[in-house]
Amino acid sequence: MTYSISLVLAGIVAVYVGLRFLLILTQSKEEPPLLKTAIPFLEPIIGIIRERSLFYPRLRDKYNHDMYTLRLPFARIYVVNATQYIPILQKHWRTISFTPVLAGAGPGPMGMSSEAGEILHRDIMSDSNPVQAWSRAVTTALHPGEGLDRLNGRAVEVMQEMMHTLRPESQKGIPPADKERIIDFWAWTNHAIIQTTTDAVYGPGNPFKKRDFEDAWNYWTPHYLTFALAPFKSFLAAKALRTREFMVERWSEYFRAGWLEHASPFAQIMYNQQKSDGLSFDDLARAQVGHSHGIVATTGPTTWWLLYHIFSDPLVLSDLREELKPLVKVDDNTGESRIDLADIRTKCPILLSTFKEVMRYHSLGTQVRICLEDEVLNGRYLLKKGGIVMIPQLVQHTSVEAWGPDAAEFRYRRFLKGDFLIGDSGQKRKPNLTAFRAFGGGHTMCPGRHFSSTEIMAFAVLMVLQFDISPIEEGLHSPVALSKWPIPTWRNSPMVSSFQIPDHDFKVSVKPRDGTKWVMDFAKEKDGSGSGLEITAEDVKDN
Ligand code: HEM
Repeated sequence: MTYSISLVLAGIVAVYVGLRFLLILTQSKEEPPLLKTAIPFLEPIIGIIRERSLFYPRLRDKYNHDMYTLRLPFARIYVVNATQYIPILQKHWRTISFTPVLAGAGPGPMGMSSEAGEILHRDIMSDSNPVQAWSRAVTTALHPGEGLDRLNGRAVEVMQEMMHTLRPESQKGIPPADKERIIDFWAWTNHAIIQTTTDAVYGPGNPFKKRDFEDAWNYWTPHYLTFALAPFKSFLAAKALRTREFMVERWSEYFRAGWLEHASPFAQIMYNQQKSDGLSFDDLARAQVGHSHGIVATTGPTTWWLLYHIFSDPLVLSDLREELKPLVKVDDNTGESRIDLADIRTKCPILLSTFKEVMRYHSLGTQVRICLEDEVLNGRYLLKKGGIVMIPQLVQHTSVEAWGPDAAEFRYRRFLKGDFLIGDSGQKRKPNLTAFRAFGGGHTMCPGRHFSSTEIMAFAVLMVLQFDISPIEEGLHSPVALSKWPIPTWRNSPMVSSFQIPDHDFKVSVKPRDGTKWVMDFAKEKDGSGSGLEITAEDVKDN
Protein backbone atom coordinates (compact mmCIF):
# COMPACT_ATOMS: atom_id res chain seq x y z
CA MET A 1 0.00 0.00 0.00
CA THR A 2 2.72 2.48 1.08
CA TYR A 3 4.67 1.38 -1.96
CA SER A 4 1.73 2.11 -4.30
CA ILE A 5 1.20 5.53 -2.76
CA SER A 6 4.91 6.31 -3.16
CA LEU A 7 4.73 5.16 -6.77
CA VAL A 8 1.75 7.41 -7.48
CA LEU A 9 3.43 10.38 -5.75
CA ALA A 10 6.64 9.79 -7.68
CA GLY A 11 4.59 9.67 -10.90
CA ILE A 12 2.92 12.99 -10.06
CA VAL A 13 6.28 14.61 -9.28
CA ALA A 14 7.76 13.26 -12.53
CA VAL A 15 4.84 14.59 -14.59
CA TYR A 16 5.05 17.94 -12.79
CA VAL A 17 8.80 18.29 -13.39
CA GLY A 18 8.35 17.15 -17.00
CA LEU A 19 5.66 19.77 -17.63
CA ARG A 20 7.78 22.50 -16.04
CA PHE A 21 10.68 21.62 -18.32
CA LEU A 22 8.41 21.51 -21.34
CA LEU A 23 7.08 24.94 -20.46
CA ILE A 24 10.54 26.46 -20.09
CA LEU A 25 11.97 24.75 -23.18
CA THR A 26 9.12 25.83 -25.46
CA GLN A 27 8.91 29.43 -24.28
CA SER A 28 11.15 31.92 -26.04
CA LYS A 29 12.74 34.80 -24.11
CA GLU A 30 11.53 37.19 -26.81
CA GLU A 31 7.87 36.35 -26.20
CA PRO A 32 5.87 38.40 -23.69
CA PRO A 33 6.81 37.28 -20.13
CA LEU A 34 5.40 33.97 -19.04
CA LEU A 35 3.34 34.16 -15.86
CA LYS A 36 4.58 31.89 -13.11
CA THR A 37 2.08 29.15 -12.41
CA ALA A 38 2.01 26.55 -9.66
CA ILE A 39 0.36 24.01 -11.98
CA PRO A 40 1.87 24.32 -15.47
CA PHE A 41 -0.63 24.52 -18.36
CA LEU A 42 -3.69 23.91 -16.18
CA GLU A 43 -3.67 26.85 -13.78
CA PRO A 44 -4.82 29.42 -16.40
CA ILE A 45 -7.75 27.15 -17.32
CA ILE A 46 -8.78 26.91 -13.67
CA GLY A 47 -8.46 30.70 -13.33
CA ILE A 48 -10.53 31.41 -16.44
CA ILE A 49 -13.28 29.01 -15.36
CA ARG A 50 -13.37 30.28 -11.77
CA GLU A 51 -12.97 34.00 -12.27
CA ARG A 52 -14.23 34.43 -15.84
CA SER A 53 -13.69 37.98 -17.08
CA LEU A 54 -12.32 39.14 -13.71
CA PHE A 55 -9.32 36.84 -14.21
CA TYR A 56 -7.52 39.28 -16.53
CA PRO A 57 -7.82 42.50 -14.46
CA ARG A 58 -6.61 40.50 -11.45
CA LEU A 59 -3.51 39.31 -13.31
CA ARG A 60 -2.90 42.86 -14.55
CA ASP A 61 -3.02 44.23 -10.99
CA LYS A 62 -0.91 41.42 -9.58
CA TYR A 63 1.94 41.34 -12.13
CA ASN A 64 1.78 44.77 -13.75
CA HIS A 65 3.07 43.55 -17.15
CA ASP A 66 2.26 45.47 -20.32
CA MET A 67 1.68 42.10 -22.00
CA TYR A 68 2.16 38.51 -20.87
CA THR A 69 1.92 34.91 -21.99
CA LEU A 70 -0.41 32.26 -20.61
CA ARG A 71 0.32 28.69 -21.57
CA LEU A 72 -2.54 26.21 -21.93
CA PRO A 73 -2.32 22.67 -23.33
CA PHE A 74 -1.48 23.11 -27.05
CA ALA A 75 -2.10 26.87 -26.92
CA ARG A 76 -0.22 30.03 -26.03
CA ILE A 77 -2.21 33.13 -25.26
CA TYR A 78 -0.71 36.61 -25.37
CA VAL A 79 -2.79 38.92 -23.19
CA VAL A 80 -2.55 42.67 -23.79
CA ASN A 81 -2.68 45.08 -20.87
CA ALA A 82 -1.01 48.20 -22.24
CA THR A 83 -3.37 50.37 -24.28
CA GLN A 84 -0.49 51.60 -26.49
CA TYR A 85 -0.07 48.13 -28.02
CA ILE A 86 -3.62 48.08 -29.34
CA PRO A 87 -3.17 50.38 -32.38
CA ILE A 88 0.04 48.51 -33.26
CA LEU A 89 -1.74 45.16 -33.13
CA GLN A 90 -4.57 46.58 -35.22
CA LYS A 91 -2.09 47.60 -37.92
CA HIS A 92 -1.06 43.94 -38.23
CA TRP A 93 -4.64 42.84 -38.89
CA ARG A 94 -3.72 40.53 -41.74
CA THR A 95 -1.23 38.43 -39.78
CA ILE A 96 -2.72 38.89 -36.28
CA SER A 97 -6.10 38.12 -37.59
CA PHE A 98 -9.79 37.93 -36.67
CA THR A 99 -10.58 36.01 -39.87
CA PRO A 100 -9.69 32.50 -38.58
CA VAL A 101 -11.82 33.12 -35.47
CA LEU A 102 -14.90 33.86 -37.60
CA ALA A 103 -14.07 31.15 -40.14
CA GLY A 104 -13.55 28.57 -37.37
CA ALA A 105 -16.98 29.21 -35.84
CA GLY A 106 -18.71 28.01 -39.03
CA PRO A 107 -17.66 24.36 -39.25
CA GLY A 108 -17.23 24.22 -35.45
CA PRO A 109 -20.16 25.28 -33.24
CA MET A 110 -22.50 26.14 -36.13
CA GLY A 111 -22.14 22.64 -37.59
CA MET A 112 -21.38 23.78 -41.15
CA SER A 113 -20.07 21.28 -43.67
CA SER A 114 -16.36 20.63 -44.25
CA GLU A 115 -16.79 22.21 -47.72
CA ALA A 116 -17.94 25.41 -46.01
CA GLY A 117 -14.92 25.18 -43.70
CA GLU A 118 -12.63 25.02 -46.73
CA ILE A 119 -14.36 27.94 -48.40
CA LEU A 120 -14.18 30.15 -45.29
CA HIS A 121 -10.50 29.40 -44.72
CA ARG A 122 -9.46 29.89 -48.36
CA ASP A 123 -6.58 32.40 -48.89
CA ILE A 124 -6.93 33.34 -45.26
CA MET A 125 -4.57 36.34 -45.42
CA SER A 126 -5.79 37.72 -48.72
CA ASP A 127 -8.56 40.20 -49.58
CA SER A 128 -10.18 37.44 -51.62
CA ASN A 129 -10.85 35.34 -48.51
CA PRO A 130 -14.67 34.96 -48.29
CA VAL A 131 -14.84 35.99 -44.62
CA GLN A 132 -12.94 39.17 -45.36
CA ALA A 133 -15.11 39.87 -48.39
CA TRP A 134 -18.19 39.34 -46.20
CA SER A 135 -16.87 41.73 -43.54
CA ARG A 136 -16.29 44.42 -46.16
CA ALA A 137 -19.76 43.92 -47.64
CA VAL A 138 -21.60 44.14 -44.30
CA THR A 139 -19.51 47.14 -43.24
CA THR A 140 -20.65 48.96 -46.38
CA ALA A 141 -24.26 47.87 -45.82
CA LEU A 142 -24.24 49.25 -42.26
CA HIS A 143 -22.39 52.46 -43.06
CA PRO A 144 -24.33 55.71 -42.47
CA GLY A 145 -26.56 56.14 -45.49
CA GLU A 146 -29.80 54.82 -46.93
CA GLY A 147 -29.49 51.22 -45.70
CA LEU A 148 -28.78 52.38 -42.17
CA ASP A 149 -31.66 54.88 -42.32
CA ARG A 150 -34.00 52.04 -43.28
CA LEU A 151 -32.85 49.91 -40.37
CA ASN A 152 -33.25 52.74 -37.89
CA GLY A 153 -36.61 53.78 -39.31
CA ARG A 154 -38.09 50.31 -38.91
CA ALA A 155 -36.50 49.87 -35.48
CA VAL A 156 -38.22 53.04 -34.26
CA GLU A 157 -41.59 51.78 -35.51
CA VAL A 158 -41.23 48.44 -33.77
CA MET A 159 -40.06 49.86 -30.45
CA GLN A 160 -43.05 52.19 -30.41
CA GLU A 161 -45.31 49.19 -30.90
CA MET A 162 -43.54 47.35 -28.07
CA MET A 163 -43.95 50.31 -25.72
CA HIS A 164 -47.57 50.64 -26.63
CA THR A 165 -48.08 47.29 -24.90
CA LEU A 166 -46.91 48.92 -21.66
CA ARG A 167 -49.85 51.25 -21.59
CA PRO A 168 -52.91 50.08 -19.75
CA GLU A 169 -55.81 49.20 -22.08
CA SER A 170 -57.62 52.44 -21.33
CA GLN A 171 -54.62 54.46 -22.45
CA LYS A 172 -53.99 52.94 -25.81
CA GLY A 173 -55.85 55.88 -27.23
CA ILE A 174 -54.90 59.21 -25.81
CA PRO A 175 -56.75 59.66 -22.49
CA PRO A 176 -54.63 59.94 -19.34
CA ALA A 177 -54.73 57.51 -16.48
CA ASP A 178 -52.40 56.71 -13.63
CA LYS A 179 -52.59 52.98 -14.02
CA GLU A 180 -49.36 51.05 -13.86
CA ARG A 181 -48.09 47.95 -15.58
CA ILE A 182 -45.87 45.53 -13.70
CA ILE A 183 -43.13 43.94 -15.78
CA ASP A 184 -40.10 41.75 -15.26
CA PHE A 185 -37.60 44.47 -16.03
CA TRP A 186 -34.82 42.44 -17.67
CA ALA A 187 -37.08 39.93 -19.44
CA TRP A 188 -39.31 42.63 -20.94
CA THR A 189 -36.46 44.90 -22.04
CA ASN A 190 -34.46 42.07 -23.59
CA HIS A 191 -37.55 40.78 -25.42
CA ALA A 192 -38.52 44.25 -26.67
CA ILE A 193 -35.09 45.07 -28.05
CA ILE A 194 -34.64 41.62 -29.61
CA GLN A 195 -37.91 42.14 -31.46
CA THR A 196 -36.91 45.66 -32.47
CA THR A 197 -33.48 44.68 -33.80
CA THR A 198 -34.44 41.50 -35.58
CA ASP A 199 -37.57 42.91 -37.18
CA ALA A 200 -35.52 45.82 -38.55
CA VAL A 201 -32.89 43.44 -39.93
CA TYR A 202 -34.98 40.44 -41.09
CA GLY A 203 -38.35 42.01 -41.89
CA PRO A 204 -41.83 40.56 -41.43
CA GLY A 205 -40.78 36.89 -41.68
CA ASN A 206 -38.22 37.35 -38.92
CA PRO A 207 -37.94 33.97 -37.08
CA PHE A 208 -37.45 35.76 -33.72
CA LYS A 209 -41.09 36.84 -33.95
CA LYS A 210 -42.16 33.41 -32.78
CA ARG A 211 -41.84 32.94 -29.05
CA ASP A 212 -40.42 29.42 -29.34
CA PHE A 213 -37.59 30.73 -31.51
CA GLU A 214 -36.74 33.54 -29.09
CA ASP A 215 -36.84 31.03 -26.22
CA ALA A 216 -34.50 28.76 -28.17
CA TRP A 217 -32.13 31.68 -28.70
CA ASN A 218 -32.24 32.58 -25.00
CA TYR A 219 -31.33 28.98 -24.18
CA TRP A 220 -28.60 28.79 -26.82
CA THR A 221 -26.55 31.90 -25.95
CA PRO A 222 -25.57 31.05 -22.36
CA HIS A 223 -24.82 27.45 -23.40
CA TYR A 224 -22.83 28.38 -26.50
CA LEU A 225 -19.32 28.09 -25.07
CA THR A 226 -19.83 24.79 -23.26
CA PHE A 227 -21.48 23.48 -26.42
CA ALA A 228 -18.57 24.67 -28.56
CA LEU A 229 -16.02 22.97 -26.28
CA ALA A 230 -17.97 19.78 -25.53
CA PRO A 231 -16.78 16.54 -27.14
CA PHE A 232 -19.50 14.03 -28.17
CA LYS A 233 -22.03 16.84 -28.49
CA SER A 234 -25.01 14.61 -29.18
CA PHE A 235 -24.34 12.96 -25.84
CA LEU A 236 -22.85 15.66 -23.59
CA ALA A 237 -24.62 18.73 -25.01
CA ALA A 238 -27.75 17.15 -26.45
CA LYS A 239 -30.19 19.95 -25.62
CA ALA A 240 -27.97 22.69 -27.05
CA LEU A 241 -27.48 20.60 -30.19
CA ARG A 242 -31.25 20.14 -30.58
CA THR A 243 -31.73 23.86 -30.02
CA ARG A 244 -29.20 24.77 -32.70
CA GLU A 245 -30.78 22.39 -35.19
CA PHE A 246 -34.23 23.82 -34.41
CA MET A 247 -32.95 27.34 -35.17
CA VAL A 248 -31.21 26.16 -38.36
CA GLU A 249 -34.49 24.61 -39.53
CA ARG A 250 -36.37 27.86 -38.89
CA TRP A 251 -33.78 29.84 -40.85
CA SER A 252 -34.12 27.36 -43.71
CA GLU A 253 -37.89 27.88 -43.67
CA TYR A 254 -37.35 31.65 -43.67
CA PHE A 255 -35.18 31.51 -46.78
CA ARG A 256 -37.37 28.90 -48.53
CA ALA A 257 -40.44 31.09 -48.00
CA GLY A 258 -38.71 34.03 -49.70
CA TRP A 259 -38.82 36.30 -46.65
CA LEU A 260 -35.36 37.65 -47.44
CA GLU A 261 -36.89 39.72 -50.24
CA HIS A 262 -38.71 41.75 -47.58
CA ALA A 263 -35.69 42.09 -45.28
CA SER A 264 -33.22 44.97 -44.93
CA PRO A 265 -30.52 45.47 -47.56
CA PHE A 266 -28.06 44.49 -44.80
CA ALA A 267 -29.64 41.03 -44.38
CA GLN A 268 -29.77 40.55 -48.15
CA ILE A 269 -26.13 41.52 -48.59
CA MET A 270 -25.06 39.17 -45.76
CA TYR A 271 -26.84 36.25 -47.39
CA ASN A 272 -25.99 36.98 -51.02
CA GLN A 273 -22.31 37.52 -50.33
CA GLN A 274 -22.01 34.09 -48.70
CA LYS A 275 -24.13 32.45 -51.36
CA SER A 276 -21.88 33.85 -54.07
CA ASP A 277 -18.90 32.37 -52.23
CA GLY A 278 -20.41 28.94 -52.74
CA LEU A 279 -21.99 28.09 -49.36
CA SER A 280 -24.77 25.50 -49.61
CA PHE A 281 -28.36 26.27 -48.60
CA ASP A 282 -27.94 24.38 -45.30
CA ASP A 283 -24.67 26.19 -44.52
CA LEU A 284 -26.30 29.55 -45.23
CA ALA A 285 -28.99 28.79 -42.65
CA ARG A 286 -26.31 27.75 -40.14
CA ALA A 287 -24.39 30.96 -40.80
CA GLN A 288 -27.43 32.93 -39.60
CA VAL A 289 -27.24 31.35 -36.15
CA GLY A 290 -23.67 32.66 -35.98
CA HIS A 291 -24.62 36.11 -37.26
CA SER A 292 -27.32 36.38 -34.60
CA HIS A 293 -24.53 36.46 -31.99
CA GLY A 294 -23.22 39.69 -33.50
CA ILE A 295 -26.60 41.23 -34.22
CA VAL A 296 -28.66 40.34 -31.15
CA ALA A 297 -26.60 39.21 -28.19
CA THR A 298 -25.26 42.51 -26.84
CA THR A 299 -28.05 44.93 -27.65
CA GLY A 300 -30.38 43.58 -24.92
CA PRO A 301 -28.02 43.92 -21.95
CA THR A 302 -26.75 47.32 -23.17
CA THR A 303 -30.29 48.68 -23.36
CA TRP A 304 -31.19 47.23 -19.99
CA TRP A 305 -28.19 48.75 -18.18
CA LEU A 306 -28.84 52.09 -19.83
CA LEU A 307 -32.46 52.08 -18.60
CA TYR A 308 -31.30 50.92 -15.19
CA HIS A 309 -28.80 53.77 -14.77
CA ILE A 310 -31.26 56.38 -16.02
CA PHE A 311 -34.25 55.36 -13.93
CA SER A 312 -32.38 54.39 -10.77
CA ASP A 313 -30.64 57.77 -10.49
CA PRO A 314 -32.95 60.81 -10.23
CA LEU A 315 -30.11 63.11 -11.29
CA VAL A 316 -29.49 61.26 -14.55
CA LEU A 317 -33.23 61.10 -15.23
CA SER A 318 -33.84 64.80 -14.65
CA ASP A 319 -30.73 65.81 -16.64
CA LEU A 320 -31.93 63.76 -19.58
CA ARG A 321 -35.48 65.07 -19.40
CA GLU A 322 -34.09 68.62 -19.38
CA GLU A 323 -31.89 67.80 -22.36
CA LEU A 324 -34.86 66.40 -24.28
CA LYS A 325 -37.35 69.17 -23.42
CA PRO A 326 -36.32 71.63 -26.18
CA LEU A 327 -36.42 68.84 -28.77
CA VAL A 328 -40.08 67.99 -28.17
CA LYS A 329 -42.67 69.52 -30.49
CA VAL A 330 -46.37 69.43 -29.72
CA ASP A 331 -48.65 69.05 -32.71
CA ASP A 332 -51.54 71.49 -32.06
CA ASN A 333 -53.87 69.65 -34.41
CA THR A 334 -53.49 66.15 -33.01
CA GLY A 335 -52.19 66.93 -29.52
CA GLU A 336 -49.36 64.49 -30.14
CA SER A 337 -45.87 65.12 -28.76
CA ARG A 338 -43.21 64.46 -31.34
CA ILE A 339 -39.44 64.08 -31.24
CA ASP A 340 -37.10 63.53 -34.16
CA LEU A 341 -34.57 60.72 -34.20
CA ALA A 342 -32.03 62.94 -35.96
CA ASP A 343 -32.11 65.32 -32.96
CA ILE A 344 -31.44 62.45 -30.60
CA ARG A 345 -28.36 61.57 -32.59
CA THR A 346 -26.97 65.09 -32.71
CA LYS A 347 -28.36 67.13 -29.81
CA CYS A 348 -28.19 64.85 -26.78
CA PRO A 349 -24.62 64.88 -25.43
CA ILE A 350 -25.65 63.75 -21.95
CA LEU A 351 -27.53 60.78 -23.35
CA LEU A 352 -24.60 59.85 -25.59
CA SER A 353 -22.18 60.14 -22.68
CA THR A 354 -24.41 58.00 -20.44
CA PHE A 355 -24.67 55.38 -23.18
CA LYS A 356 -20.90 55.24 -23.64
CA GLU A 357 -20.32 55.07 -19.90
CA VAL A 358 -22.75 52.13 -19.72
CA MET A 359 -20.70 50.41 -22.40
CA ARG A 360 -17.41 51.17 -20.67
CA TYR A 361 -18.68 50.07 -17.30
CA HIS A 362 -20.61 46.93 -18.19
CA SER A 363 -19.04 45.33 -21.24
CA LEU A 364 -17.04 42.14 -20.82
CA GLY A 365 -16.00 41.05 -24.29
CA THR A 366 -12.53 40.09 -25.42
CA GLN A 367 -11.05 40.71 -28.85
CA VAL A 368 -9.42 37.45 -29.93
CA ARG A 369 -6.89 37.20 -32.75
CA ILE A 370 -4.83 34.34 -34.17
CA CYS A 371 -1.20 34.87 -35.23
CA LEU A 372 -0.94 33.54 -38.77
CA GLU A 373 2.81 34.25 -38.90
CA ASP A 374 5.57 35.03 -36.44
CA GLU A 375 5.36 38.74 -35.76
CA VAL A 376 7.54 41.07 -33.70
CA LEU A 377 5.44 43.66 -31.95
CA ASN A 378 6.93 47.13 -31.90
CA GLY A 379 10.44 45.61 -32.06
CA ARG A 380 9.89 44.21 -28.57
CA TYR A 381 7.84 41.06 -28.29
CA LEU A 382 7.83 38.00 -30.48
CA LEU A 383 4.33 36.67 -31.10
CA LYS A 384 4.62 33.14 -32.45
CA LYS A 385 2.61 31.74 -35.33
CA GLY A 386 -0.41 29.90 -33.94
CA GLY A 387 -0.45 32.06 -30.78
CA ILE A 388 -3.72 33.63 -29.66
CA VAL A 389 -3.77 37.35 -28.87
CA MET A 390 -6.42 38.55 -26.44
CA ILE A 391 -7.46 42.12 -25.62
CA PRO A 392 -9.91 41.84 -22.69
CA GLN A 393 -12.24 44.84 -22.57
CA LEU A 394 -12.45 44.76 -18.81
CA VAL A 395 -8.70 45.37 -18.53
CA GLN A 396 -8.95 48.45 -20.74
CA HIS A 397 -12.19 49.72 -19.27
CA THR A 398 -10.87 49.63 -15.71
CA SER A 399 -7.48 51.15 -16.55
CA VAL A 400 -6.72 54.03 -14.20
CA GLU A 401 -4.10 55.24 -16.64
CA ALA A 402 -6.70 55.57 -19.39
CA TRP A 403 -9.70 56.82 -17.38
CA GLY A 404 -8.23 58.38 -14.26
CA PRO A 405 -8.49 57.48 -10.56
CA ASP A 406 -12.28 57.28 -10.75
CA ALA A 407 -12.15 54.51 -13.38
CA ALA A 408 -14.03 52.17 -11.02
CA GLU A 409 -16.97 54.58 -10.69
CA PHE A 410 -19.95 55.00 -12.97
CA ARG A 411 -19.89 58.66 -14.08
CA TYR A 412 -22.58 59.37 -16.61
CA ARG A 413 -21.00 62.66 -17.72
CA ARG A 414 -17.55 61.13 -18.26
CA PHE A 415 -17.68 61.38 -22.05
CA LEU A 416 -19.00 64.92 -22.28
CA LYS A 417 -16.60 67.04 -24.27
CA GLY A 418 -14.76 69.37 -21.90
CA ASP A 419 -16.13 67.60 -18.84
CA PHE A 420 -13.30 65.14 -18.34
CA LEU A 421 -12.79 65.89 -14.69
CA ILE A 422 -10.16 63.49 -13.55
CA GLY A 423 -8.31 63.40 -10.24
CA ASP A 424 -8.70 65.13 -6.88
CA SER A 425 -6.69 68.08 -8.09
CA GLY A 426 -9.59 68.84 -10.40
CA GLN A 427 -7.37 69.11 -13.46
CA LYS A 428 -9.13 68.18 -16.66
CA ARG A 429 -7.81 65.45 -18.88
CA LYS A 430 -9.23 63.61 -21.85
CA PRO A 431 -9.65 59.89 -21.37
CA ASN A 432 -7.71 57.69 -23.79
CA LEU A 433 -10.46 56.65 -26.18
CA THR A 434 -8.36 53.82 -27.61
CA ALA A 435 -9.09 52.13 -24.28
CA PHE A 436 -12.81 52.20 -25.14
CA ARG A 437 -13.18 48.72 -26.58
CA ALA A 438 -16.92 48.00 -26.41
CA PHE A 439 -17.23 48.08 -30.21
CA GLY A 440 -13.69 46.83 -30.82
CA GLY A 441 -11.48 48.94 -33.03
CA GLY A 442 -9.34 49.10 -36.14
CA HIS A 443 -10.07 46.97 -39.18
CA THR A 444 -12.76 44.82 -37.55
CA MET A 445 -14.50 47.47 -35.50
CA CYS A 446 -18.19 46.71 -35.13
CA PRO A 447 -19.92 47.88 -38.31
CA GLY A 448 -23.27 47.69 -36.48
CA ARG A 449 -22.32 50.37 -33.95
CA HIS A 450 -24.21 53.23 -35.61
CA PHE A 451 -27.36 51.17 -35.96
CA SER A 452 -27.30 49.74 -32.45
CA SER A 453 -26.26 53.01 -30.75
CA THR A 454 -29.05 54.95 -32.43
CA GLU A 455 -31.53 52.18 -31.73
CA ILE A 456 -30.61 51.85 -28.05
CA MET A 457 -30.63 55.59 -27.42
CA ALA A 458 -33.95 56.01 -29.22
CA PHE A 459 -35.38 53.23 -27.06
CA ALA A 460 -34.16 54.94 -23.89
CA VAL A 461 -35.53 58.33 -25.01
CA LEU A 462 -39.00 56.94 -25.68
CA MET A 463 -39.06 55.28 -22.27
CA VAL A 464 -37.81 58.42 -20.50
CA LEU A 465 -40.39 60.64 -22.18
CA GLN A 466 -43.36 58.34 -21.72
CA PHE A 467 -42.93 56.51 -18.45
CA ASP A 468 -41.88 56.63 -14.84
CA ILE A 469 -40.33 53.37 -13.71
CA SER A 470 -39.80 52.27 -10.14
CA PRO A 471 -38.82 48.95 -8.53
CA ILE A 472 -41.41 46.91 -6.68
CA GLU A 473 -41.77 43.56 -5.04
CA GLU A 474 -44.83 41.38 -5.01
CA GLY A 475 -46.70 41.90 -1.71
CA LEU A 476 -49.25 39.52 -0.20
CA HIS A 477 -52.17 41.17 -1.97
CA SER A 478 -50.68 43.83 -4.18
CA PRO A 479 -47.27 45.06 -5.34
CA VAL A 480 -45.20 46.99 -2.79
CA ALA A 481 -42.93 49.84 -3.87
CA LEU A 482 -39.28 49.43 -2.90
CA SER A 483 -37.60 52.46 -1.35
CA LYS A 484 -34.34 51.72 -3.18
CA TRP A 485 -33.43 50.25 -6.53
CA PRO A 486 -31.78 46.83 -6.20
CA ILE A 487 -28.07 46.85 -7.09
CA PRO A 488 -27.84 44.15 -9.75
CA THR A 489 -25.09 41.55 -9.58
CA TRP A 490 -23.77 39.91 -12.75
CA ARG A 491 -21.15 37.39 -11.58
CA ASN A 492 -22.97 34.52 -13.28
CA SER A 493 -22.85 36.10 -16.74
CA PRO A 494 -21.99 33.32 -19.20
CA MET A 495 -18.28 33.08 -19.99
CA VAL A 496 -18.89 33.89 -23.64
CA SER A 497 -21.05 36.94 -22.88
CA SER A 498 -19.63 40.23 -24.06
CA PHE A 499 -21.82 42.22 -21.69
CA GLN A 500 -22.84 41.83 -18.06
CA ILE A 501 -26.09 39.89 -17.75
CA PRO A 502 -27.96 40.56 -14.48
CA ASP A 503 -27.99 37.50 -12.20
CA HIS A 504 -31.58 38.16 -11.10
CA ASP A 505 -34.49 39.81 -12.76
CA PHE A 506 -36.75 42.04 -10.69
CA LYS A 507 -40.13 43.61 -11.13
CA VAL A 508 -40.75 47.25 -11.88
CA SER A 509 -43.85 49.36 -12.08
CA VAL A 510 -44.18 51.26 -15.35
CA LYS A 511 -46.50 54.25 -15.21
CA PRO A 512 -47.30 56.55 -18.12
CA ARG A 513 -46.29 60.07 -17.13
CA ASP A 514 -49.44 61.47 -18.72
CA GLY A 515 -51.91 60.67 -21.45
CA THR A 516 -49.85 62.24 -24.20
CA LYS A 517 -49.43 60.25 -27.36
CA TRP A 518 -45.73 60.18 -28.23
CA VAL A 519 -44.40 59.80 -31.73
CA MET A 520 -40.80 59.52 -32.81
CA ASP A 521 -40.28 60.97 -36.26
CA PHE A 522 -37.70 59.64 -38.53
CA ALA A 523 -36.66 62.28 -41.01
CA LYS A 524 -33.89 61.02 -43.27
CA GLU A 525 -30.72 63.08 -43.08
CA LYS A 526 -31.05 65.96 -45.52
CA ASP A 527 -28.14 64.92 -47.73
CA GLY A 528 -29.37 61.34 -47.69
CA SER A 529 -26.08 60.09 -46.30
CA GLY A 530 -26.72 60.27 -42.60
CA SER A 531 -23.86 60.71 -40.22
CA GLY A 532 -22.16 58.38 -37.82
CA LEU A 533 -22.26 58.90 -34.09
CA GLU A 534 -18.98 59.61 -32.37
CA ILE A 535 -18.62 56.39 -30.41
CA THR A 536 -15.16 54.89 -30.76
CA ALA A 537 -11.73 56.56 -30.99
CA GLU A 538 -11.88 56.08 -34.77
CA ASP A 539 -15.22 57.95 -34.98
CA VAL A 540 -14.14 60.97 -32.97
CA LYS A 541 -12.78 63.58 -35.34
CA ASP A 542 -10.68 65.59 -32.91
CA ASN A 543 -9.27 62.63 -31.00
C1 HEM B 1 -24.53 47.01 -28.36
C2 HEM B 1 -24.46 46.27 -29.43
C3 HEM B 1 -23.19 45.77 -30.06
C4 HEM B 1 -21.93 45.62 -29.53
C5 HEM B 1 -21.45 45.98 -28.12
C6 HEM B 1 -21.08 45.08 -30.57
C7 HEM B 1 -19.73 44.81 -30.42
C8 HEM B 1 -18.91 44.32 -31.43
C9 HEM B 1 -17.50 44.11 -31.30
C10 HEM B 1 -16.67 44.36 -30.04
C11 HEM B 1 -17.04 43.63 -32.49
C12 HEM B 1 -15.60 43.34 -32.86
C13 HEM B 1 -15.21 41.96 -32.50
C14 HEM B 1 -13.71 41.80 -32.63
O1 HEM B 1 -13.04 42.62 -33.26
O2 HEM B 1 -13.21 40.84 -32.05
C15 HEM B 1 -18.18 43.51 -33.36
C16 HEM B 1 -18.12 43.02 -34.64
C17 HEM B 1 -19.21 42.94 -35.47
N1 HEM B 1 -20.48 43.43 -35.22
FE1 HEM B 1 -21.12 44.28 -33.51
N2 HEM B 1 -21.83 44.89 -31.69
C18 HEM B 1 -23.12 45.30 -31.43
C19 HEM B 1 -24.20 45.29 -32.29
C20 HEM B 1 -24.13 44.88 -33.60
C21 HEM B 1 -25.25 44.89 -34.50
C22 HEM B 1 -26.66 45.35 -34.16
C23 HEM B 1 -24.78 44.41 -35.69
C24 HEM B 1 -25.50 44.22 -36.98
C25 HEM B 1 -26.57 44.85 -37.36
C26 HEM B 1 -23.39 44.08 -35.52
C27 HEM B 1 -22.58 43.53 -36.49
C28 HEM B 1 -21.26 43.19 -36.32
C29 HEM B 1 -20.46 42.51 -37.33
C30 HEM B 1 -20.94 42.06 -38.71
C31 HEM B 1 -19.17 42.34 -36.80
C32 HEM B 1 -17.97 41.64 -37.47
C33 HEM B 1 -17.09 42.64 -38.15
C34 HEM B 1 -15.99 42.00 -38.96
O3 HEM B 1 -16.07 40.85 -39.31
O4 HEM B 1 -15.04 42.71 -39.29
N3 HEM B 1 -23.03 44.38 -34.24
N4 HEM B 1 -19.31 43.96 -32.70
